[in-house]
Amino acid sequence: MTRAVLSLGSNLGDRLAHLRAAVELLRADAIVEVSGVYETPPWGDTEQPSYLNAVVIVEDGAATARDWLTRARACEAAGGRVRDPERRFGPRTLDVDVIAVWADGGEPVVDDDPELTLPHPRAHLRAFVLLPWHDVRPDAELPGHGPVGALLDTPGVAADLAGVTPRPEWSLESME
Ligand SMILES: Nc1ncnc2c1ncn2[C@@H]1O[C@H](COP(=O)(O)OP(=O)(O)OP(=O)(O)O)[C@@H](O)[C@H]1O
Ligand SMILES: Nc1nc2c(c(=O)[nH]1)N=C(CO)CN2
Repeated sequence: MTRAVLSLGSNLGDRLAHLRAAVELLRADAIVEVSGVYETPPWGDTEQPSYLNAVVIVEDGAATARDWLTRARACEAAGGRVRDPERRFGPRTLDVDVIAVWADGGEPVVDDDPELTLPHPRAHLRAFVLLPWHDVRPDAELPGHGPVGALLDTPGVAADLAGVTPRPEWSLESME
């Protein structure tokens, strides 16, 4: 059984619809957990609209780490993502990042391949990833960085938390 933590973000168009569409696509891959939705100030490039962010935890007995990246990209493509090579951390209809993957047996996958770096190299700095993840898994650990709860207390992340607004009225859970 491989397990992955995926981060979802949107700050263009119908942000909630983009996140919901990604969750529906990922449901085919056996979603284990879906976090709440958080409205977050833009990180890294502040001249853009605020984001909606969430985290999903997915499991699939056969999926490799590369398969999770392929599925993340399929969600982005379905969400109409257009990449702007001129603007790093710029606005987007849908961003799906692979935060961490655990292989069959439970050991974390570690890789410095630029196509798929694991764990995600900036996850430990991002309140918009750590807070939704902590929401569903208070005991979560980011491989190489320790407990997510402790990362939320690091100075840069803690400062960013002040700008984050939980949006409990916007659920990503299935209505079935
Ligand atoms: N863990 C990862 N998850 C998603 N993409 C990754 C990962 N590691 C490397 N990449 C690569 O990063 C490249 C840029 O991805 P993307 O455009 O989503 O970046 P970004 O969202 O602007 O920045 P960030 O990765 O910091 O969120 C992609 O080509 C992808 O292959
Ligand atoms: N709040 C927030 N800021 C971001 C996000 C995101 O999902 N949420 N994604 C980015 C892409 O790299 C850049 N900045």
